[in-house]
Amino acid sequence: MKLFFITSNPGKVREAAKFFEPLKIEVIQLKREYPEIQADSLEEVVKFGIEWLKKEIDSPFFIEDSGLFIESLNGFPGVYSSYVYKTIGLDGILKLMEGIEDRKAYFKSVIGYYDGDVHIFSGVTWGRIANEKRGEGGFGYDPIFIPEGSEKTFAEMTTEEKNSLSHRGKALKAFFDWLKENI
Ligand SMILES: O=c1[nH]c(=O)c2ncn([C@@H]3O[C@H](COP(=O)(O)OP(=O)(O)OP(=O)(O)O)[C@@H](O)[C@H]3O)c2[nH]1
Ligand SMILES: [Mg+2]
Repeated sequence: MKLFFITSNPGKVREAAKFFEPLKIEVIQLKREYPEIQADSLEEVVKFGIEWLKKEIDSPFFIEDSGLFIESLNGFPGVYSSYVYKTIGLDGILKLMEGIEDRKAYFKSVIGYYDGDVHIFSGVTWGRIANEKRGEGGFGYDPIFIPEGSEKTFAEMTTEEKNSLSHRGKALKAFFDWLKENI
């Protein structure tokens, strides 16, 4: 089976491909721009994206929207994670967190699959914001996020290790469990 993943982010594709590889599902990246609305939730962003894309794409496809929610910053950058990453970046986040003791944060991933109907799957991983950047792997905020129960940042893990703990790994698992029952 082949799954089309509409995203501009090669890191997301790498993680999805690694997840589906042993399950004999091939992930094919399609780069199509779609509007990411300023909504309160990742679910709304995904649903709007699907409504926009479904007119353009003939076969079933999925998209994913994710974000980092920092508790002491009232959930910032959240749905704006992509914009904040491109503007103030990791150093900006570390600066905002200077002197803040409560470093709790979670990552959330929402996958939307369209096969004529819209199916939504999500995953959440709690952890904390590191005091400094560590690791070369992963992408995005990975060098500053330490998942609960680990001492390593996501960027210090292999793709398999990150998938076994991450928000995206959990959302992909929920997606796969649904596919098993419905395909
Ligand atoms: O450390 C991280 N570990 C992750 O596992 C992760 N997943 C997402 N992000 C970051 O959060 C924003 C999401 O925005 P996003 O969902 O719109 O993605 P994107 O714009 O990169 O790609 P896409 O929208 O074309 O799929 C982007 O800045 C990503 O870098 C992550 N950071
Ligand atoms: Mg995006």
